[in-house]
Amino acid sequence: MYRYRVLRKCLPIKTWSGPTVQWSRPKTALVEETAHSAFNKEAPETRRPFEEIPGPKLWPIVGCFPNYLANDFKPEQYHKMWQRRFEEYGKESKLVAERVLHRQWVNVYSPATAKQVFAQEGEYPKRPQMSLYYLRKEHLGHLGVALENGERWKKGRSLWNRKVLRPQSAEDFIPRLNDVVEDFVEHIRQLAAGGPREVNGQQLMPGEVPNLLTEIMKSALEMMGTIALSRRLGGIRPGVDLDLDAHRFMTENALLWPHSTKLDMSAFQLFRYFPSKTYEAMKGHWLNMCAITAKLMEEYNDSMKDTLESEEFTGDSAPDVYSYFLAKNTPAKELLGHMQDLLQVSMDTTSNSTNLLLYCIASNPRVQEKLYEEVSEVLQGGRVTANNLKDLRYLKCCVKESSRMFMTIPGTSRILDHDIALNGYNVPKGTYINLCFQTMCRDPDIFEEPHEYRPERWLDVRKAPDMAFSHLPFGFGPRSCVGRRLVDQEMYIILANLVSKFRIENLCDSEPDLKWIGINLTASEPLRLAFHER
Ligand code: HEM
Repeated sequence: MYRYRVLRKCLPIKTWSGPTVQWSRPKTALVEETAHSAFNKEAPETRRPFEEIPGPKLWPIVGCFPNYLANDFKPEQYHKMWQRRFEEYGKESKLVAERVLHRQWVNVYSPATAKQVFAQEGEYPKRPQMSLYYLRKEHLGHLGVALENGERWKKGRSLWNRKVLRPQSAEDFIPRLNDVVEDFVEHIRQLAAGGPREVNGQQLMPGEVPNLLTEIMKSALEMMGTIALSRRLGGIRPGVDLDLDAHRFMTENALLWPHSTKLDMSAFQLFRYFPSKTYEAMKGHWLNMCAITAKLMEEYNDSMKDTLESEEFTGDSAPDVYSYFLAKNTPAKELLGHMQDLLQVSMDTTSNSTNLLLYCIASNPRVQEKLYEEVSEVLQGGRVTANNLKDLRYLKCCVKESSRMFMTIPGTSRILDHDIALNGYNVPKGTYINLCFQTMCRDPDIFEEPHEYRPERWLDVRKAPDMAFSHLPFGFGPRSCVGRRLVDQEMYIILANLVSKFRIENLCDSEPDLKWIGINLTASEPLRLAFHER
């Protein structure tokens, strides 16, 4: 069992020598049925051709690239392009088609059409790759759950499902999350203390917390540290500085994403064929993150040596995700990838979603008071538990509504291995299908007064199935977000604790503008919130 000391030596391996996995979709009953009857009603010859789907003008070879140039496209504004395309071409058809060189894609803007896509994705759903794919392929062999496909994806995914997604596994982590959040509340109290003041050249209002997103990020990393490695990484514990490795991990991560965004959004994706400066820069940061993750794993191995080597140690007794994966004999480099994903993904996504959630609460005092009443009544000054979470109905609606207003991952994509009929048009196999949930979430045909933060709209979703299928912040189906239960729990516990201790005040002048960095959207300007003791 204890054989991972060599981990760091494995890292500089240059070439991927593992088997090449071809993705293939087995014919399941659902796929058979949906592909040929329920949704693909139109026989292939009666479908309208893909070229007739509305969209920007396509030029020979370069496709709609000139349109992006004319619109002064910026990679960090990609999500706004989805909205713009909808307004210009997609209001009627709910579909917009585009092409650059050999890559063609279609944007989907209706919940019914999104449902058709999911119903036909089969047992091994596939989504387009991002630039990190090439790094992982070169250095780790295994691409991790988010990027791997076929049987290898399924094997890794079932490990995550059992230790991270299963309701009981997620609930087991609640006490640890409470520990972290209580420290976080104390941390916020200290940062918010004092009247108007200047911190690092920034003029702060009473109760205002400087660099709030960074502080939330530290707490997200701290939460994942306890879940993944049973380890506190510091930074939000009174008197305990952020662990040096965790600090470096955060820094490298912040430096990596702008490069990957640039590569992922580049029209011609030349980095796939020729090394570029941007690719090399991304690689440097990513390798540093690998080295830090490997060090954290080795430290775990050293401190838990006796437990890991004992005969009694099994997956069932594993206290955290890392030891569970070890118990399941996960190969070293694959395990390294999984650990890095856990720490990196959770830090970015959870913190940005929490940041925007707090903005929604702060800017809606009526909601905040109603929430405070519910939390006080249900918790009675105690901790959040799996049991009392069931009664925090309004709190859950608040979290849901904030992800509707500000979906930090604005949609997801699929590539099907067969032609599909969407809204009467033929979409050939291999076309990238973008499911634009963020645009649907602000569509007045689906959501009444979509620009208003109204958690009540979620109190009875059975009345509005279209709403439910437009709001999929974690995607859908076997490839949906595997961390979704953990994230929800984290956000519920943070919100319940903060609202019961503080009245949160919004100091921003306007609704936040969002930009795309790496794997999610983040507020373009720091959100200014003040925390006043209740
Ligand atoms: C607010 C936070 C988060 C949001 C909004 C989010 C959203 C998403 C979305 C939209 C997808 C794609 C789903 C699809 O294609 O159907 C996804 C996939 C994934 N997420 Fe999350 N996520 C969050 C946090 C996390 C966390 C904390 C973890 C780790 C514990 C995580 C791990 C993953 C993984 C591994 C995948 C790939 C799953 C697969 O391909 O099988 N996510 N997430």
